[in-house]
Amino acid sequence: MAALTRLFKPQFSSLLFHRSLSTLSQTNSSPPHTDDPNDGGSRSFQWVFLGSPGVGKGTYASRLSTLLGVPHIATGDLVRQELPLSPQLDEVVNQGKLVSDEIIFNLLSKRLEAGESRGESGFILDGFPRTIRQAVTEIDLVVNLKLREDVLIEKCLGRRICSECGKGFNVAAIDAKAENGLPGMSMPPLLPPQQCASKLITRADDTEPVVRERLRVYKEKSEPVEDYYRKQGKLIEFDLPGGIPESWPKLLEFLI
Ligand SMILES: Nc1ncnc2c1ncn2[C@@H]1O[C@H](COP(=O)(O)OP(=O)(O)O)[C@@H](O)[C@H]1O
Repeated sequence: MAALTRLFKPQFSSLLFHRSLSTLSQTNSSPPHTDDPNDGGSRSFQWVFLGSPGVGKGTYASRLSTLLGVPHIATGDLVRQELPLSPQLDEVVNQGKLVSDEIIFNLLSKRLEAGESRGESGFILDGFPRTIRQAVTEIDLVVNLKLREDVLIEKCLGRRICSECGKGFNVAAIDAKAENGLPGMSMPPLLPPQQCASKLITRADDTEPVVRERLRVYKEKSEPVEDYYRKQGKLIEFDLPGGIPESWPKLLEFLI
């Protein structure tokens, strides 16, 4: 699937225009749009990674952002930075619910504006938009990552983060048998180096009941976003075949 090539066809080139999201919170309608390359906007990739909790959006979005030279912006990270400041937000997140659209618009606008002032253009968004109301920004391409649900749950429960360097690891050794038409799948753990091993923490929302609630909320609020982009012909779906060593080259081949 030549998604990168598709980006440069005329119908996509008009979308490669970077704008600030400062007006996001006011709108539920079509975003401002221009075909004029001299309007002050710079052209770059504006991609979104969608997919259920635990699918690996962050991992693949981050790798791709390095390749494409655009920032990887995860709204989950923006929200987590706020948690120590807001017990109410902490409660919402730790119940597996979504934060209000207004708060998300606000956090994302600030992040994009800060990036713009540093000369950033384009982005790979991870975890946004997650509701139809959030789907207001101009997007070139939406990559929808997919993985069977039992594996998603195991992956979430195995996630660990080094409290010092911030790197993510996974202690789950996944060996899901083929069943009910689903392919078998194995993923070795992604273990931390020695210097991180004693500093691992688990996200407070990575407990089984909360992960199940996040999956339920994803189906209710975010699957309609998949449909929204599918109807616009911007959604491409990728079934992850396994862990990172197996999936990353295949995803790249698929995209390029
Ligand atoms: N776009 C968003 N809209 C609403 N809430 C969000 C959004 N992005 C992140 N959040 C909040 O932050 C939490 C963590 O998000 P994220 O790190 O993307 O986790 P996940 O592993 O569930 O994809 C979500 O469960 C939700 O409470």
